[in-house]
Amino acid sequence: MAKVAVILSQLAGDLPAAKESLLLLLPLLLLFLLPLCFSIIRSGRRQGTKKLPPSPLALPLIGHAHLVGAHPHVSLRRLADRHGGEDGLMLLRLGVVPTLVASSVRAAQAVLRTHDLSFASRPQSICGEVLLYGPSDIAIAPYGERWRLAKKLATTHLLSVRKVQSLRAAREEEVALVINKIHGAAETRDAVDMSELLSKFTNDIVCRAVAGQSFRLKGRDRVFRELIDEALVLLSGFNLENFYPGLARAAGGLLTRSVRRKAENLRVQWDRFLDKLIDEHAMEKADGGGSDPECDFIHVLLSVQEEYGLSRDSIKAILVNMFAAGTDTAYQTLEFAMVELMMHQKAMAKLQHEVRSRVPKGQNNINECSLIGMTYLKAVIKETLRLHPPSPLLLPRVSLEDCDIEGFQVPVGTTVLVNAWAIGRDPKLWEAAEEFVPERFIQNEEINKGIDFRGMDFQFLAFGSGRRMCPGINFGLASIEIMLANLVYHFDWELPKGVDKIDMTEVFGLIVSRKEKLFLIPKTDMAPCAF
Ligand code: HEM
Repeated sequence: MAKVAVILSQLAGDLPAAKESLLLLLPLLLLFLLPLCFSIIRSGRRQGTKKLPPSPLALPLIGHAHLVGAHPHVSLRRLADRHGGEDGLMLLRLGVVPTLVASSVRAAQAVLRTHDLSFASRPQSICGEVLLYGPSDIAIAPYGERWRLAKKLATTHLLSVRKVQSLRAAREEEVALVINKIHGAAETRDAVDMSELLSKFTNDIVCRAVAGQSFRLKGRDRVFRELIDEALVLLSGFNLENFYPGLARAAGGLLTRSVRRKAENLRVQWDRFLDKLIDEHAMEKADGGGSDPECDFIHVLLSVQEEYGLSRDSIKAILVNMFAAGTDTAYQTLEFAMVELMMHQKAMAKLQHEVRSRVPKGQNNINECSLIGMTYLKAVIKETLRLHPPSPLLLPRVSLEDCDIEGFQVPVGTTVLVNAWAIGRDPKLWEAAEEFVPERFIQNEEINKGIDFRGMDFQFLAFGSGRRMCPGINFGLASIEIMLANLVYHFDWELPKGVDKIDMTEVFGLIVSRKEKLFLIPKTDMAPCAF
């Protein structure tokens, strides 16, 4: 019993309130879980001789949840190496939830291509239901017509190549602001908080595209940052409610009351924020402003609201998605790229040489035209995404029907995780798999088109693949490329005095981040930007 209490407290993660209520509720929890366990054993027997994917030994009640730890992508790779089959499939039970883990190219292809439709939905949770209005968003909405429509709207009116190109001036302006701020720090030889600068930059780009304004201008950026952070923590998935979804219904939701309350409180704050934004846009439209409905994404959504039968809640859900999915993915990629370049000074020098040699004399910044042909820049970004995919397990999927994968039975309702991080570092697929070697993506001085992250190569899945693949690739890459090119063009970089190593400890979540902020000292003899 004491051991179970310790394990359950680990499941509650770092949240002290969750730990407290868990330990208090332990006896009640056991009362509800025992019948559940018997029903799982009974259903196991009913499945009789059907072959399930291999599993490690499970504990009663807990299943394999205690094996997941603080860095699930890392521990799942270790487990798959030891207990998974040759085809890279492993079945775990996280609490009471059957969870299929795909850790090889073959397994990923089976899930994301061959059986894409069977796995096209997402597991549901209280936090998702509350924070994403149903959910009626794109990223965690169940598969169906509403999801298809929302994704089509975002893809067509915000994330298409044409739309992304039209945001070029906004990106160049935001880059200039960041670069000029760093020039200020370079004069005084101060260390720059790169984490803050880069996360604000990617956030400002998304806000300008979605809401037509940077939240910095109205002083809303801090509140907004906090809202995103809190939402990502609640939605991150590896928590008690996701391991025991039946608890959400048991005893009138008594055991999950605390997490529901947290999500509801946060949603009130999101509501306040989003309602204000939407009202401002509606007023602008009524006053005859915003006459071009394509001028930002909120105007687009308002202009098609009736035609597509979009409720205000659906609009809010889509907006939360864009803000949350678009900000930290690009920011973390930029930060990890700078970290890897700092740790690999030869790669930094090579990138600086490429970037600096391609800019015509007299031009004191890199604009988007200058990026064409910057092969090494693109290779650095690809290599960063291979080693540090921001969502290392993609977003979880759930099976909509019983299916047969590589000769194994996968029952309906099974959660599916694809360990893109493990596949990207598999020594059977990549030479010097753990090393940062951008050159691996270059062939005959051109970017190697053979291995790409656009969903066709299952050894490189930073953006996922199939129906639920990321629609924001072009949007994200455009911000990353222009920012990284300018950072290394304008400055030479040093670690702050007394720091000789960069701490790579990660914090797991929907988007993995580095635990420590990145501080760097910029040096330059160039003039500030003038876009
Ligand atoms: C470096 C940048 C980015 C990376 C690495 C990334 C990665 C991912 C991944 C791994 C998924 C899950 C795919 C799957 O389950 O197969 C995803 C989904 C998604 N991403 Fe991104 N993303 C990035 C940028 C963006 C941006 C800029 C946006 C929008 C502004 C965005 C919006 C979405 C949405 C809406 C989904 C859900 C798609 C669905 O469920 O149908 N992402 N992204």
